Parts: sequence; structure tokens; C-alpha cells
Amino acid sequence: MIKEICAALLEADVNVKLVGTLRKSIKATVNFKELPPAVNKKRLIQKTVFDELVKLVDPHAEPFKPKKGKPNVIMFVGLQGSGKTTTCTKLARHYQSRGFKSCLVCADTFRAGAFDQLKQNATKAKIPYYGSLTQTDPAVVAKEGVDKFKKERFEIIIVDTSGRHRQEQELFNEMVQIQTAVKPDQTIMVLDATIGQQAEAQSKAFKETADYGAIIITKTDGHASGGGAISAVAATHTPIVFIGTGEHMLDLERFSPQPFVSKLLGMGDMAGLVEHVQSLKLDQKDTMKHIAEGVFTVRDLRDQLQNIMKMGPLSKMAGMIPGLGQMMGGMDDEEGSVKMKRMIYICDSMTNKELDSDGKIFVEQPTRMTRVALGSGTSVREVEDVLSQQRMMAGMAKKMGGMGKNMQRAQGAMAGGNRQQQMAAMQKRMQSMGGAGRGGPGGMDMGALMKMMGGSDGGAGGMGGGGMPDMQSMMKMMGGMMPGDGGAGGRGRGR
Ligand SMILES: Nc1nc2c(ncn2[C@@H]2O[C@H](COP(=O)(O)OP(=O)(O)OP(=O)(O)O)[C@@H](O)[C@H]2O)c(=O)[nH]1
Repeated sequence: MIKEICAALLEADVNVKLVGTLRKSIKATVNFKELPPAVNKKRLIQKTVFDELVKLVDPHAEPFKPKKGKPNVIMFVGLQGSGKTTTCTKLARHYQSRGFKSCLVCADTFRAGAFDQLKQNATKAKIPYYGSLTQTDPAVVAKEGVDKFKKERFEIIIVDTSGRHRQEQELFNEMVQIQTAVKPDQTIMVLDATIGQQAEAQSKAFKETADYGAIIITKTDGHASGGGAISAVAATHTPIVFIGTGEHMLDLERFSPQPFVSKLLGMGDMAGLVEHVQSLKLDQKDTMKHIAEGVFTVRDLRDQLQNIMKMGPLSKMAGMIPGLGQMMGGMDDEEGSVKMKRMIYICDSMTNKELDSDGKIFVEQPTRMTRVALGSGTSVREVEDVLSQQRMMAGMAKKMGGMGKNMQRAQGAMAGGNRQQQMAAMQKRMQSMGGAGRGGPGGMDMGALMKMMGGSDGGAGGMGGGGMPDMQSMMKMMGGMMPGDGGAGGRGRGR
């Protein structure tokens, strides 16, 4: 088993030496001889590997926190094509949306077109930028830009540097010159997740020269498992702060060790998820019955919202399902929960008749929407959003009408089954999905995931007991309710 895991890690581009160390430390941690016979060895080894890897990438330190009201200069370094310019803009937008006055400085005078690229990105994100088409000394441009923005009281000043030179030494010299000129509060290295085994050497070389304090891994939405990233962290003892999850401006997520390692090993914490959900005593009966009949009322939506709220932070939930965390890119727990609470207030301001309706009543008498908006302290637009969410779910329920009955049957058949076995089979399926690299996080096949969770094929994938099958609707809803871009039902990026 250890051999298998080590092979998988090597395949995922984790550094050879690191795998060796890991192997030794597993053997040292797990005392196989003295294990009582009842202990599930496989699970124990898996957990040890998982913990070791998480320990490796967990920075155990507070990441750099920019201070409000003062200039925070952040310099980016990294090889060409690693996604530096894109990530600079993503980060500037990230801070800007959190109330920091942010801007970008292009210090790449080597590549013609670098400034244009930054300009385009910055304009799209409505972020002020600085660069020069005539000045050839990058350190001078960087200093000019930083000084100008400091004077204008910008709080986040991000400096993008060149990643390409005729010789590596020239690139490194230039990095040092820029660093000396702008004295960054933080230097971040951008590393492409697809870099593989070169990650260690590259990150070490950059560390020796530019002594960056944080790493951002880009392109984690691709097929690469990101093992190189772990090697880079291990080699340089530098924390990963964010991960890039796509080409879109919003595809930047705070790094979190557990989901990252889960993906690397191709397993989500499904067991944890099942236990968590089962401990919540969610009220599903009516909704399940309704879905089986192909119906989904406003009240069903309300109950589902409340169930989701009970589950705790969405990001935590998502982290337990391989790939889902990344897929929900940019999702902020607080924003999500505020949005959901408002949706519940809206439902709570409805009459029983409205709640038990299919929503058409609001179309027939639109003043009802105004009344509900007033009563809940929200806007008509938000009421419309809730109703369109419900309509979408109702459409799904209709399609699933027949399927719902099968689901219930399958559930009943499994109620007496061996949960442990079901769970093991489930994990295996999750692993094969994650491990086979099906398009990585962004590309996870939601249909398959939902089918599995619902166990609609009546196979071992289902989870028995109450509650779980309704994950189907929950997932869909989670997908539809991401705040920010597009509002209700407006996702689809990250794919
Ligand atoms: N799929 C995906 N693509 C990304 C991500 N980040 C960046 N890219 C893409 O990677 C390519 C290179 O990104 P750039 O930002 O131009 O790279 P750079 O490091 O600035 O390159 P130089 O300017 O040559 O130094 C672009 O096509 C980006 O859209 C990511 O997280 N996921």
C-alpha cells in the first residue's frame, strides 16, 4: 500500500526525495506490529500520508496581511508564461473588492507587448496601471510607478516583472535591481502547476535570488496534480497563499491545504462529509417526496436553504468533495451566507399559500413581490432571484420526477446494508474520478458527482439513511447561488 501511494505521488510530480522522506516517516509513525487487529490499516496509512502532506503545505503562519491606509508594495516574480501578469490582475482585483485602493505597475520592459497585456487586463478589471513604452530600465519604471501610486495614496501596489531573458543570470540580476528599487513589502513567486519535477530547482533558484515570502500556484484547473507545488513548498519552506483556478479574473482562491492534498491524492473527505451531514438531522422528507413527484415549491427551496445553512461554511463542505472547492472559485463564505440568509428572510415574508405554490402566483400578481421585498427588507430584484432559483429547481424536479422514485427505492433497499462497505465503494469511486484527472477541479463532472451522491443507480454509491440523496439539489443550488458574478444561476465559469 505504501508503495502504491508513493508511486501515485511520484506520478503527481512530487519530488523523488520528498517521497522517500515521506515513506520513511510513515513507517516511523505507524507501528504496524503493535496495531490491534481491528484497526483498518489502509485507512490509517491513508490518513498518515494525508496528514504528512498537509503538514508540508500548511504554512502554520499568518499569511501577509496588507495594512489599510498605507502603501503595500507586492512584487511578482516567476518564469515567463507561468501566469504572472494574469495573476497580478487577479490579486489586484481581489484586494480591490475588499476595499483596498489597488493598482498595477508593469516592470517588464524586456518583452514587447508585456505592457499592452497588463494594460488590457487592468482596463478590463478597472484597475489603474503604470508602465512605459520608452523607458528600457525595468528598475526605473518600477520605481517611477510605485512612487507615483504611493503619492496618490494607493494601498495595494502590485509590480509585475519580466519572466524571460536571454540568460537566466540577467533575469535574476534584474529581479534584484527591481527589488532594491521598490523595496516590496512582499514578494510572491508564481509557479505553474504543470511544471512538474522542475518545481524544486526553479523555486530554489528564485528563492536564493529574490527571497520571496509566498507562492501562488497557477493553472490548478488543468490536468496537473500539483505535486510540484508541494515539492516547491518543501524545498523553500514558503507558504502557498493563493491558487489560480482558471483564466478568468475571478479564478483566484485562497489556498487551503486539505482540499489541495485531497485532490493530489484523488480523494475527498467523503466519509467526513457523510458523517457531518448525517449528524445534522436535516429535514428532507417532504422535499424528497416532492422531488419524487416532480414538484419543487418555494417552501422546498426555503427548507433546502436552511439545510445548507445548518451545514456550516460552504467552503468547508466543498473541501470535503474533491474538486468542488476550486469549482466554487472565489466564493466567500461570508458573502454566501449573507446571501442565503436574505433568501430565507424573503421566504419567511411569504404567506403559506405563496410558499406552497409553484411560484406562478407571483407572476400573476406581481405586487406580491413588492410586498415580500418590503416585508423582508430586501429588494424586488432579490425576490425575483429567489423565484428564479425555485423555478430552476422546479424544472429539475420535473425532469427527475421518475428518477426520484427510483432513488427512494434504492434508498430503502440500502437502509439495512453495510454502511462501511458503501462508504468504501464510494471512496473508491471518488478516487477514480479524482485520480483519473478528469479535467481537474474546474472540470469535475457534476452530473456524475450528483448521480453518485444520489445513488440513483441503486448501487453502492448511495449512502443509505436520510439526508444524503438530497445533496443533488443542494449541489445544484450551491452552483446556482454563487454570489458575485452573474447572481442566481449565473455560473459556469471555471469550467
Ligand atoms: N487555465 C489557467 N490559465 C491560466 C491561469 N493563470 C494564467 N493562465 C494563462 O496562462 C497564460 C500565461 O499567462 P501570463 O499571465 O501571460 O503569463 P506571464 O507569466 O505574465 O508571462 P510573461 O509576461 O511572458 O512573463 C495566459 O494564457 C493565461 O490566461 C490559471 O490559473 N488557469
